[in-house]
Amino acid sequence: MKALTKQQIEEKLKDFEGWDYEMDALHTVFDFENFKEAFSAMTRIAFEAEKLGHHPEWTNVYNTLEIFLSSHDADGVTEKDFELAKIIDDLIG
Ligand SMILES: C[C@H](O)[C@H](O)[C@H]1CNC2=NC(N)=NC(=O)C2=N1
Repeated sequence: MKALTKQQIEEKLKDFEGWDYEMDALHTVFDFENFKEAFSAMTRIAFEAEKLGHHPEWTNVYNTLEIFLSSHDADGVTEKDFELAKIIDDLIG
């Protein structure tokens, strides 16, 4: 899959609340009640990511989850990253 241009990414991001374009990736941060809620969300995302064959780069610290989505094979952001971002929003947004 081909990497999208910065312009294409910023246009598509208008449909995504709470996401931005950072470090050549789609980026967001979620705050949860506590660690258990954060880890539960990560587990649910993990199963969907595995189904999609596309995986997040993420960091969990206690109740926060920071996510970066990019496509290593395309060396940038592709439609697949937007697909995963939508799945994540539908799960926990
Ligand atoms: C072979 C396998 O489909 C690839 O390695 C997939 C796995 N998950 C992936 N996840 C992400 N975020 N980017 C990729 O390029 C990628 N490639």
